[in-house]
Amino acid sequence: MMNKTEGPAVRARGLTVVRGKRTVLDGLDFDVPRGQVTGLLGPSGCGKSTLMRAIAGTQAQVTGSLDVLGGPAGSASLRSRVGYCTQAPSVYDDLTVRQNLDYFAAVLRLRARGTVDRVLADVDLADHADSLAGNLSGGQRSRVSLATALLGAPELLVLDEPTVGLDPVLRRDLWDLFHRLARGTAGDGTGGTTLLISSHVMDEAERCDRLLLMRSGRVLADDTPAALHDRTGTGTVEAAFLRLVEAANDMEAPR
Ligand SMILES: Nc1ncnc2c1ncn2[C@@H]1O[C@H](COP(=O)(O)OP(=O)(O)OP(=O)(O)O)[C@@H](O)[C@H]1O
Repeated sequence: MMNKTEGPAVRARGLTVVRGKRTVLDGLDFDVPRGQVTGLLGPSGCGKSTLMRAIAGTQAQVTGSLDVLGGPAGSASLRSRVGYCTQAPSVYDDLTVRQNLDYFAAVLRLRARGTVDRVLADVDLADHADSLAGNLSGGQRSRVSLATALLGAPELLVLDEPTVGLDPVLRRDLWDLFHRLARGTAGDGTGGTTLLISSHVMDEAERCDRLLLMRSGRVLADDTPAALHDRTGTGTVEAAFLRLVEAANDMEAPR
């Protein structure tokens, strides 16, 4: 029997992923605590999307252990409990925003009307409900994609770069929504959601409760923003990250 409410939302031990001939994730150990916003940051190609795919259960060649909400990643029973948004928005261009959401709600066997209205309001798209998805801006399309992930009120939301291409006001509004979801004051209001959000915009890191900083398929740091500032004697996550990279390079340099 899966433990539904205790323990971390995600627990990785020795998590390794090989893609082609490359070891893309190399023996990762970390926990993602429940009910918080955890940021996954690191340079392009460091393995963020691969890690998110592994957690969502869509990545092949995963070894080590990876538990999600108390059960092995990818188990059938997790399908409705984990919401996953990929970098490329998955929306049907020839349907309206509402029709897209009605369709995904039907797939999830949800009672559509109230749920669809709730997620439309959450992502601030109520005014565009009847627009064809194909006529939306890139930022609006990614918010439709986010809305589909919110439909089932998942306990864990895995969002791959959800704020790319958004203007500063929308980015701020989305981060406010993420924190309301974590506090349990948005969504269906039934409790705090755990969010794992990737970004390579370092100023977004300051908005997270916790950070997983990655580099070359490894976890460089797993801490709160404040603890990272303290530990590295820096005032921003960006400066902390650079300090940690320098320290890692020094350790790896041939003597
Ligand atoms: N199909 C594949 N076969 C082999 N290697 C791959 C494949 N897909 C991705 N990779 C490699 O895996 C590594 C991690 O890719 P991943 O997409 O997880 O990085 P990322 O941190 O999400 O990057 P970005 O921020 O640019 O999206 C990269 O070095 C990439 O070249």
